[in-house]
Amino acid sequence: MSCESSICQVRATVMLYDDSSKRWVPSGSDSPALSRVHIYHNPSTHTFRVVGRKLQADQQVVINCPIIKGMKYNQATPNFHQWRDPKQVWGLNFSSKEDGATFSKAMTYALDAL
Ligand SMILES: CC(=O)N[C@@H](Cc1ccccc1Cl)C(=O)N1CCC[C@]12C=C[C@@H]1CC[C@@H](C(=O)N[C@@H]3C(=O)N4[C@@H](C=C[C@H]3C)CC[C@H]4C(=O)O)N1C2=O
Repeated sequence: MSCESSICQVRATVMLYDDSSKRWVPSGSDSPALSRVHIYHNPSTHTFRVVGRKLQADQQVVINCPIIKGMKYNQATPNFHQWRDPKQVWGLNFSSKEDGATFSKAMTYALDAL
């Protein structure tokens, strides 16, 4: 990734809301597993995105989602935050409230900077 810098990294289970079954499903293959989730800033394009990779060996990318100006970020609980992108709803189930607070600060920073 060209000159992108990470402005935060937390641990969370990345989930997607399945509208048909009305259930949250873990993003990526296998069972819900913790991922390391970053917010990357690209200063040359002045963009931010959420990127998450599984902590386990395969480091599967389970989220790669641009942060869109005006996006509504919903902190449903201290450990579970969610937002809509054009196609789907993302949910982050943080490993701790502190990680949730860290991520929320960085997301708020990004949304304010766009
Ligand atoms: C206007 C709008 O878009 N509103 C969205 C929310 C929103 C508002 C504003 C801006 C953006 C967005 Cl995204 C909405 O309400 N959405 C988005 C899709 C899903 C949902 C719709 C209905 C269900 C009812 C229950 C609730 C839910 O999922 N709660 C969680 C939950 O049931 N779980 C997750 C954890 C904790 C809980 C908090 C972990 C796994 C599971 C579980 O605990 O087992 N819902 C939603 O959040």
